[in-house]
Amino acid sequence: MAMYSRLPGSVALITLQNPPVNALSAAVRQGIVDTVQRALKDPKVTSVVICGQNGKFCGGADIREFAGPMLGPPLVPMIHAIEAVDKPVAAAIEGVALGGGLELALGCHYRIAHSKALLGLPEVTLGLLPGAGGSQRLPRLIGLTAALDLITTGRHISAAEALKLGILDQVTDNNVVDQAVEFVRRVAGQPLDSRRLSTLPCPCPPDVDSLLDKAMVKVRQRSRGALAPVACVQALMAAASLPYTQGMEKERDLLTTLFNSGQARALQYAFFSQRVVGKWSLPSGASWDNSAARTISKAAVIGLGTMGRGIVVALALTGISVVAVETQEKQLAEASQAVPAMLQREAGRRSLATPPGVISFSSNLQDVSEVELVIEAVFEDMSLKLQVFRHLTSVCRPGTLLCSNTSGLDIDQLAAVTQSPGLVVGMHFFAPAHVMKLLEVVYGPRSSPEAVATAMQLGKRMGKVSVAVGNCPGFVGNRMLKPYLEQANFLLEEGATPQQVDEALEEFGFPMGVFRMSDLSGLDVGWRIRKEAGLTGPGVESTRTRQGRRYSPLPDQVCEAGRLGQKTGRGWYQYDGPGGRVARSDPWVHIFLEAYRAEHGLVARSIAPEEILERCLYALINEGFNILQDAMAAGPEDIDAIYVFGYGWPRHHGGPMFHAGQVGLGRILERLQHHHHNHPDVPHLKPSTLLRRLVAVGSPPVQTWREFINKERVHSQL
Ligand SMILES: CCC/C=C/C(=O)SCCNC(=O)CCNC(=O)[C@H](O)C(C)(C)COP(=O)([O-])OP(=O)([O-])OC[C@H]1O[C@@H](n2cnc3c(N)ncnc32)[C@H](O)[C@@H]1OP(=O)([O-])[O-]
Repeated sequence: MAMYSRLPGSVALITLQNPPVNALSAAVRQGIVDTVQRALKDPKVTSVVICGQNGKFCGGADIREFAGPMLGPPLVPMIHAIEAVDKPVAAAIEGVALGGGLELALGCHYRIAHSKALLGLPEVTLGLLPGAGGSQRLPRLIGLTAALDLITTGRHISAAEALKLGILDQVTDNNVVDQAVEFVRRVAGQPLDSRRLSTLPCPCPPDVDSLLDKAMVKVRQRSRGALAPVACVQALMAAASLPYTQGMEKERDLLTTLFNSGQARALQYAFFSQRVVGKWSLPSGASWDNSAARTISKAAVIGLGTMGRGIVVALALTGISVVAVETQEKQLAEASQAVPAMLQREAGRRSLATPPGVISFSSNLQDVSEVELVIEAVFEDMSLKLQVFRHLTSVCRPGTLLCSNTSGLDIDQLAAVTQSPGLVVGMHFFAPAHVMKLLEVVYGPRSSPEAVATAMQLGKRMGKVSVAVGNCPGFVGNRMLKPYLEQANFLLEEGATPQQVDEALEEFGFPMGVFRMSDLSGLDVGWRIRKEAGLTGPGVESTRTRQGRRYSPLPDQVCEAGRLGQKTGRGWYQYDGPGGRVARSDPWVHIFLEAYRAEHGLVARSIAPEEILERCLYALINEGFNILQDAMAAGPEDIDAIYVFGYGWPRHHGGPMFHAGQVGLGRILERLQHHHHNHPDVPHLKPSTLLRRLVAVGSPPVQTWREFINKERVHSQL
């Protein structure tokens, strides 16, 4: 809806009304068309101001409407009609002007914003382009170079930056509607031709072709396989070379292609999943809307290795006072140098003048006695963690929340050694903890709703996407990673090279294939876990079947050869030296693989990229279904958010569970059955019961699985 009012002094005020962000739904578009007509027809009106209700100008097109048929007046002619009005029209921007919201403002003759407003054309992040004229008007206003940056990244910019770029005519700290009204009164009667952006030429640098070529290379590298960034560059090529009308035709054609692509659906799903996971619920019935969170102002972090340091910085950036504890003097000395520098850097990156939180360093665990929440981040060793939790429960005041940054150990076992097991949860950060967006909040059977709510809210304050997950080995993310890594190793045994496996996964869109990723994280991490699980180490027989299932000793043998990844300069690849970043194929690995296959009587075969993808991804997806079946994640959106924000799953594929739906559940089931038939000693390839049940009921859309699972559980089908 849009409300029309006549202000004293012949200004018409049009207020967009569609809470919470005044998205341009069919009703809002109809409202704008009607009210603009009314202002045009009213001879007493000499100028118009468009604003949004409740402190938000407009969050863009209504994304929820994209799934259905197009109803109501389309955006493009609506904005053209505003631009063509012969009375000055100003956008009064408060809160946000994003996507179609900014495109609407670009159709106005003037733009006035509050200093705290955010502006941007984030359509690319939803698999689209600014298809309401934005791809043609913005470059005409601010030049091709700046428009390329804004449109291909979709980043939100401050009012100050928008003013500098020339998007805004005025920025104010006062009431923006009042300022806009004053502004249009002042300019009423002045010629409007030069304010109609569609009539202007597009300012381009002399080397425009090279600029566009470079932009194309950059977007292809940044998000491999993603269609929208490429289409954005193509639309800007049109803006640079064609008259406006033809540019608009190109924009429309590109938008139609994107709209019909699975990628746009995947990215829009990813947008909503990110919001769905914030509305968490536990099998106990506790949920985000019935569980109170505590507000934390003082916290402690125990253990200042890589993870601990990142967590300290993440907490301090939210303004929380942090006691950072490390009992090893050398590590403490290093951390007390490194952490303030990290904090300064990150504060700078986030444009914060000064880091808000206060950090004190200590080697004494007694110093955590006054905090409200502790995050333990010591070495991933259960006996050490138990020791820390025993100590914490005796040192901390009653009611302190005790959290562990374990990446997969049993939270309940930790809770059991404390006086208040209800106040124990996992907070699984991802390295580097102050940068990575994902936080798994792990609830054990005894974790209280208050503890879960507090950890979830704290994650949100730190700018994380927090996902509540159940307590099982590896939780959600690492539990699914296991079958994925396992398949990658089996593929090497069967004839693939690390490069072939990585290239197939990178072609799919992962920023790094599994072997490059393992080299980066360090191969010894998994080696230690396998030793603890009794799968390898002294006294374990060197066979390819262990604990009753197929096992590949390949990664153990690579570690035994002293190749631990980037940190040793050698792993699945070779690097320029310890800490080197550029992975190069290593003849050693090829000779080693050949010798290994010969020793075990394996004949190498040529493996197609399709098989690599199926084996790795479908095994991972299958585990996702098992996790849903076991109620360790509340819904597919939770798993997908974890994979998109923590594991580099290409966002334009939505997430593993969404991708399964797009491929077709029947197809996934059939291929898993096929691979399990060929590898009956690999239990991870055995299709999950939930997957079978979903196929049996006709493969319903991913958005309905949560409800289906709950019903199946009630009827004991799972
Ligand atoms: C046609 C081609 C041309 C045009 C294309 C476009 O414009 S594409 C669009 C380009 N625009 C964008 O990409 C902007 C997308 N939006 C945002 O980035 C953020 O929502 C925000 C910065 C506007 C506000 O952040 P915040 O942290 O204050 O709040 P929050 O994020 O929690 O959202 C609150 C609620 O509003 C909902 N909702 C939000 N926007 C839309 C929408 N456009 N539509 C529908 N719904 C929307 C959101 O789902 C949530 O609903 P819930 O869960 O309560 O039922």
